[in-house]
Amino acid sequence: STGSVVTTPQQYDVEYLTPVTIGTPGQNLEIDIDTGSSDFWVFSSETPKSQVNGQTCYNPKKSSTAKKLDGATWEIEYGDGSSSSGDVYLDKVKMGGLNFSSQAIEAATRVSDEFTEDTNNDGLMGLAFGLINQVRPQKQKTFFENLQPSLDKPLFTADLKSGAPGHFNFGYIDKNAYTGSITYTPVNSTQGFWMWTSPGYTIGASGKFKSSPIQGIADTGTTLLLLPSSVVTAYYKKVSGAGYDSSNSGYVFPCDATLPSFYVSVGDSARIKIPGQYMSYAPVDSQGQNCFGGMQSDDGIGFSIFGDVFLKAAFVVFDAGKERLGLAAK
Ligand SMILES: CN(C)c1ccc(C(=O)NN)cc1
Repeated sequence: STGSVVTTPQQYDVEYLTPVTIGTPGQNLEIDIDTGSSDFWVFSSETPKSQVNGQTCYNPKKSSTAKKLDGATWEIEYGDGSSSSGDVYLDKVKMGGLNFSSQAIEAATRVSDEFTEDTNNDGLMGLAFGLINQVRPQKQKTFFENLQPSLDKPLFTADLKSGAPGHFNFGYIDKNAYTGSITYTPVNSTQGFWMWTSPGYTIGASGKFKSSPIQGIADTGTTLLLLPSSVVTAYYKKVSGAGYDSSNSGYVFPCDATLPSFYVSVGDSARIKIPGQYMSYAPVDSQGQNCFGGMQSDDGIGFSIFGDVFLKAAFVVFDAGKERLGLAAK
């Protein structure tokens, strides 16, 4: 089997939302597909009303195919400090023409304010490795892991776009979705992430390559590109008026500044170009005078995060069969 589903950016490409149908009759939710985590959790009829602010809630009591996974609970905390927790049902899930009849659906009984305030986001579908699924006493498989044996190829691809809908495809590689060739690089999944190491980077079209290994995760659920502070400092040195703004906890610069492109090396001889425009995330003031950088420090995380600012510049193959990541220009 193969599948393909559209994914639509929210304002400033802060996140990408994807339609998913759960239960019988189908309940349609807009889900944040997240390659940086491994839990499929949703706002639900069990989420306190005070924590629901416009989201669509999955109601297992209205699904004839829902079965409670007795005794199972979950709780998760994300890198930005947001969190959620709840209990678990097994139910049918349809996405992009693909179906799985007994997917673990983690129903939220609590969500943190960051999720309550994210009004269009009805839940997250983790597509990292099941090793880090947070359901206890027995961890559950991701939607992709459940489908993998039935897919034509044991892989999925992400084609996120800047300010336009893109696609997640499952089981096949769309040759029309990228230019040139795909460069593959090994993934180390021992921490449960799509973790890989870039050999280095280049700042600007006429910059010199810097040989400096960067170990990080391919994470569709993180908005920005989070890199070692040495790289971040070097980049913003090339942006006039840029500086670290403690009130916004990151590098900020005048929105009319010229931003250099940033090249992330892949394998022995390839690189992904992030256009300068992608390196400006959003205004920090209502006048739109100063803008928050799309590249920020990975301090405190323990690894870098190749988030949407990077991923939307590439066609990305998440190849579980060969534990590798494929990257191509587009
Ligand atoms: C609050 N929201 C919508 C989040 C969504 C995703 C994440 C995340 O770290 N994914 N890898 C954190 C927070």
